[in-house]
Amino acid sequence: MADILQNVMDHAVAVARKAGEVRHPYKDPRWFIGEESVAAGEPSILTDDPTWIIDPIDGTTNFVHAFPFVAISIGFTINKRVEVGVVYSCLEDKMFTARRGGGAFCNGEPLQVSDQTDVHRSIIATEFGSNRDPEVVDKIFSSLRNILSLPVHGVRGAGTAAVNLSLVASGCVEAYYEMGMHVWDIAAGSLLVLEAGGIVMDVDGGDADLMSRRILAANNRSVALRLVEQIAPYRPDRDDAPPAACD
Ligand SMILES: O=P(O)(O)OC(CO)CO
Ligand SMILES: [Mg+2]
Ligand SMILES: [Mg+2]
Repeated sequence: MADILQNVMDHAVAVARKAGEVRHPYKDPRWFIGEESVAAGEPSILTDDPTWIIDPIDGTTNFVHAFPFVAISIGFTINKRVEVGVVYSCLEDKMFTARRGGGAFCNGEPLQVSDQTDVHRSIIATEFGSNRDPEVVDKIFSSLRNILSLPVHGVRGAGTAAVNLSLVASGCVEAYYEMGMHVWDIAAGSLLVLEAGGIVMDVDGGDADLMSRRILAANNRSVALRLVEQIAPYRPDRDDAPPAACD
C-alpha cells in the first residue's frame, strides 16, 4: 500500500519538475489548498502552479458518529488540471489512485466505471449537504424527487464526496452529483472517475469547474445528461470567491 502511494506521489513530483518547477513541492505554502489551511485563513485560489489540494478527513460528520465511511483526499494540479488523485477510504482500507492518462486503481487493481447506459437501471449517489437555507433544501428535494421519479434503481450517499466519487470509479454507482461541497472534497476523486472511463461535468451539463462547488460525475454521457434534466441547480459561493466585506 505504501509503495502504491509513494509511486503516485513520486509521479506528482516528476510532473512538477517537468513543468519547470524547482521548488520542493512538499514544502512551499503557495502550493497548497487544504480544508484546514483555508479555515485558518490561507487563500483558496487555484493557480497554474503545481498545487496540492488536500482534505485530511472527508466525511467529518461520519467520523464523529462512527458512520463507517471516512476518507483522506489528496489531489495534485498543474495548470488547474488534476494530474494525480489519491483517495484513501480509511475504514474500507481501500487506496484509490489515479494519474492523468495512467488509469485508476484500487489497491493496485484497475478500475472501470459501470457500463450501464439506462438511467432507470442506475444507482445515483448524492448528499444532502449542511446548508439548511430553505431555498437550498427545496432545490435538494426537488432534484431528488425528479430523480427518484424517473425512476432510478436507487439513491445513495456515503457521506463523503471522495468516497462517492470512488464508488462511481469502481462501477458501484452510475453517477454522483452534489452542490455545496468544496474543491478539496472532489479534486482527487474527479480524476479517479475520469481515469476509470467516466465523465465529470457541471450539474447544468457545462464544463466541470473545480472551484464552483458543483459536480456531476457519471459513468457515461447518456446517464449524466438524463440527470442534468432532473437536477435543480443552485450556485453556492465559489471556493475562490473573495471574502465578504465587513460592514
Ligand atoms: O467532511 P468534510 O471534509 O467537511 O466534507 C464533506 C463535504 O464538504 C463531505 O464530503
Ligand atoms: Mg471533505
Ligand atoms: Mg474534511
